[in-house]
Amino acid sequence: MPILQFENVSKIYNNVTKALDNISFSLDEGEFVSIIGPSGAGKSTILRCCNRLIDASEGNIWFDGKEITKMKKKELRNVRTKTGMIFQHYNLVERLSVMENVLHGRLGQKSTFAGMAGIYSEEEKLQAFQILKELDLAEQAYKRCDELSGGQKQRVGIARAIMQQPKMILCDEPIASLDPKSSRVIMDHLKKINETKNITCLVNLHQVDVAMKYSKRIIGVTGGKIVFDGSPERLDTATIHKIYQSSDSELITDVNVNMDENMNMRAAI
Ligand SMILES: Nc1ncnc2c1ncn2[C@@H]1O[C@H](COP(=O)(O)OP(=O)(O)OP(=O)(O)O)[C@@H](O)[C@H]1O
Repeated sequence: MPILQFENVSKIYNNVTKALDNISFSLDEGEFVSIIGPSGAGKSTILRCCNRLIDASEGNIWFDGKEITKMKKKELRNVRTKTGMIFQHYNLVERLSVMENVLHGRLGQKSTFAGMAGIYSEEEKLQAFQILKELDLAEQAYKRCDELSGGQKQRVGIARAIMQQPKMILCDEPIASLDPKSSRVIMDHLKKINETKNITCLVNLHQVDVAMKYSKRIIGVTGGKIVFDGSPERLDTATIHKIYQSSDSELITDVNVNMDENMNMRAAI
């Protein structure tokens, strides 16, 4: 059974902009899939439809065997606790400590009172610390988030998502604000989490070479349509040009290129 399924999904913003045009795909549990495509292709819209941060205009979406497109608030809250999200700009509470931000991953499972009062069990605190250790952030646990580097902040974002005990993590441009070295650290952590915890990862990326290095499957989106869905080996130059609607020679197509040298190069937009 797929963990996520889109069936004929379209999204029209403000009755004007067709961001998604009748897309269908499904993810199996434990997959690591990247979505690539030019700016405005609809990548973020796909991710946000997965947990209904955005409502699809047409079509059906299933998560973990349940149709989410028709769910009421309470059921939807349950879906959101099972889908962690990682953002380009981290979305942390900067004035709070690393530990507090990670514990926020549990808010969806708490009563409003316990959440507002910041009441967490010893077990939850130990779990949060263990996750921080796995992400090499133990030494930063009691620092304020505004004291951290971008790469460290993104690792806190990942830790918060794992604290939710999700079945799937949605990553919206997780490395777009990071330097090549920090980008590699983040992608390595995501891959490890995917492999060791069997958490399905759906990752929006601008960098074609990163998508090719880390994913077993890539979905190429352009103009709100899926124009490629397959393994990195099948993603040839012609297909990349089709996805990016470009004949630009700057497109990164060589899988064997050194990632450090190329990660900050963007596919042509
Ligand atoms: N809240 C919104 N209201 C109106 N139009 C929107 C909204 N969000 C996105 N769009 C439009 O929908 C289309 C798809 O946007 P989306 O953000 O999903 O693309 P993207 O591939 O993630 O782009 P980028 O790589 O630049 O983040 C674009 O034309 C965008 O301008």
